[in-house]
Amino acid sequence: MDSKPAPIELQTSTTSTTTAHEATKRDSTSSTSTSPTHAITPGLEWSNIRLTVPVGRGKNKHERTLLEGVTGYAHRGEMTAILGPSGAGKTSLTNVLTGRIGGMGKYTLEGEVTFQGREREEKSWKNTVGYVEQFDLMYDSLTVEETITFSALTRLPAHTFTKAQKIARAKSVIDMLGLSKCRDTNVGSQNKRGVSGGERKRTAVGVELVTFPKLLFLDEPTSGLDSHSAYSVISNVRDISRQGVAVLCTIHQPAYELFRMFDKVILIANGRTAFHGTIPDAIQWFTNLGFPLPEGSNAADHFISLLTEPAPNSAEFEKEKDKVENILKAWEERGAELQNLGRLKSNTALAPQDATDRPGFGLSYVEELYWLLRRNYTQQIRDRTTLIASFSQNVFMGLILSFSFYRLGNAQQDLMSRLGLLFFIPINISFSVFFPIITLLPLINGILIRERRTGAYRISTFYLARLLTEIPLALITRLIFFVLVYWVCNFQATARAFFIYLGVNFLTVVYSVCMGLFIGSTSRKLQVVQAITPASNVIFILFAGFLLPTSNIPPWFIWLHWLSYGNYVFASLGQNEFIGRTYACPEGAVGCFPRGEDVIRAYDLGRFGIGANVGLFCCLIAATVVAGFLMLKRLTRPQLRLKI
Ligand SMILES: Nc1ncnc2c1ncn2[C@@H]1O[C@H](COP(=O)(O)OP(=O)(O)OP(=O)(O)O)[C@@H](O)[C@H]1O
Repeated sequence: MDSKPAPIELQTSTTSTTTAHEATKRDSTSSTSTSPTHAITPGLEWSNIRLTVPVGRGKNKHERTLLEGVTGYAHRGEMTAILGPSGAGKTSLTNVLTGRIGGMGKYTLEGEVTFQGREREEKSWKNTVGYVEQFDLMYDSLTVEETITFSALTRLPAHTFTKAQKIARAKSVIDMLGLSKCRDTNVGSQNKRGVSGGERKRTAVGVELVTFPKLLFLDEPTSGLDSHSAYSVISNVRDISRQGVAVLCTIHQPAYELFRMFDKVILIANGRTAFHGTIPDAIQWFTNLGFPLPEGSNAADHFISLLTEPAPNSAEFEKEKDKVENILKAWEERGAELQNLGRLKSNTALAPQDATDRPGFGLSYVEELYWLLRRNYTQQIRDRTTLIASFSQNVFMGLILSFSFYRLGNAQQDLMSRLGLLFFIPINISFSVFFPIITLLPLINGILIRERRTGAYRISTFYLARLLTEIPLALITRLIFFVLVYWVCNFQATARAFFIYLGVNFLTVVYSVCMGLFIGSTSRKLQVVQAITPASNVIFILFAGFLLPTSNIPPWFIWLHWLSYGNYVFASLGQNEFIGRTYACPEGAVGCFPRGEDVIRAYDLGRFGIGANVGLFCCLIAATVVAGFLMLKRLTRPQLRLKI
C-alpha cells in the first residue's frame, strides 16, 4: 500500500458570472492543470454494494434491487455530490454508507464499506461521522448559539475537552459558518419566526461540525433555499471539506455556480453508478459516449436528463429506451480505470485513531441532566403562547366548573353533583395534560433519535429531564383550577381535606404526564399516538368504577379496573369528601343517601382507605414511569448497521 497520499487534480472554484457552458469549458481545461492547496487523504470507500428488499405480497412477492455493484470513495479534503434522478438510489446509498438502513425493514446487504482502510466500528463511528438531515429538527425557541453549544457540550468527549474548550469550539464553528450576526436569534420553525432558511441549515451543519467529524453527510442541504442561501451553505461546506473532512452531499438540480464547487460527482441511476469523478471529466465522459453538453446548459441538469428513463408513451421512448442502460453499461465496462485515477489508496498506518474517536459521554450524569433540563426549560418558557394557552385553558375550565357547581349544598341532587364533579376532575386533568405532550412528542422524539445516534447523552437523563420539566409546569398551570373548584364548589372546608384533595390531584397530574410520555412513545407517527390517546383514556375512565359499577365489570375485564387511575383517584377523593358528612333526605324518599358513608358503600369506594389508595396509585405511577422509559428507549433506539 502507498505510504503517502498522492495529490490529485482539483478544479479551481471562482464566483465569476460567466455562463454555465463557458464556465464548464474553462473548468474542463483547468481541471488537469491545478494542484490542490490543501491535504487530501483517503476517507470513506465502498465497493460492490448490493442492497435488496422484498416487495409485493403473496404470489407477487419478489426481491427488489435498490443498489447493484456500487463502488466509490469520498476523500477527506474533498466535497462530493451524489446526483441522480428521483428514485435512483441516492438515499439508499447514503443510508448504507452511514449505517442507517435499520428502518428499511427486511433487506439483504452485500459489499464492503471502510473508513480510512478500516471497517467502520460502532463505538467510534458516531464520533467520526456527522449527518445533516434534510428536515433538520431542532428546538425552535433556542438560539443558534445555544443549539450549537449544547451539541458541543454533550458530544465532545469529557476525557478530551474541558467545558471552556467545548464552548470555544462552538464559538469558532459559529464564526466559521458566518453565523455570528444571528447567534442570538431563535432557530425557529415553520410556525415560529427565527433565522433564515440558509442560516438554519448552517446551524444544522454547525451542530454536526462542533464534534470535528471526519466525514460529513448532507441530505439535500439546498432544498427549499434561495440561490444566495444555497450558495453560502455549499461554500461553507466546501470550506469545511478543506479542513480534512470528507463531505458527501445528495443534491437536487443544483444551479451550475453551485454545482461546480464540488470536487467530485457521483452519478447514480437505477441503483447503479453511472459516473464518478470530477465534473469536467464527467462532461468529457458523456461527450465521448455521444452526449455532449448542449450550448448554454447546466451540466447538472444535463446529467440528470441523461439518466432519466423516457416515459413509455413519450415520443422519444423508442429512440431513448436503452439510453440509461447503455450509459450504465459503459461505466461498468470502462469506468473503473477513470474512477481509480482520482482515487487514493488507504493506508491504515496513516490513520491513527485520534482523541475524538474514543467513545465516552461529553458530560457526567448530573451535568447532563442539568443541561437537558436547562434546554427543556428554555424551550418551554420561551414558548409563551403554549404556556399562556395552557394556563388560560385551566382558568377557563376552573371558572366553568365553579359556576356550574357553585356552592353545592347538602341536598341529594347536590350530593350527586359532587360525585360527578369528583369523577370529572381527574378526567379533565388527564385529557388536558395528555394532548400537549403527545402533540409535541413526535418532534421531540425525532430530535432524540438524531441525538441518540450521535451518542450525545444517556436516554435515562433525557427521560428524567422530560419528567422534571413536564410535571412542574403541568402542576403550576393547574394550581388555580384546583383551588378555585375546591373552594367555590364548597367541598369539605378543612385544611386536611383540602390538602388531601390537592395531593391526590397532583398525583393525577404526575400520572397523566407519565402516561402521556408512555403513549407518546408508542409510535413515531402523530396520527397513531392521537388515535391511541383518547381510546386508552376512555377505557380507563369506563372501568374506574363510577360509570360501570365494579360488580358489573365482566371478570375478564377486571384487570382494567385495577389498572385504571380513575379507580384510585375517585376512591380517594370520594372518601375525602363524603366520610363524616350528612345530607338532607326528605321523609319517605327512596334511594336517598343520608350519610356520606352510604355513598361510599353504594359506589364501592371504601375497599381501601385513602392511604392505601394513594399507595396503589403511586405503584401504578411507578409502573407507568418504567413502561414509558422502556417504550422510549425502544422507539428511539439507533439502528446502526456498520458490519456487512
Ligand atoms: N424499503 C424499501 N422497500 C422497497 N423499495 C424501496 C425501499 N426504500 C426505497 N425503495 C425504492 O428504491 C428506489 C431508490 O430509493 P431512494 O430513496 O434511494 O431514491 P432517491 O434517489 O433518494 O430518490 P429521491 O431523490 O426521490 O429521494 C426507489 O424506487 C424507492 O421506491
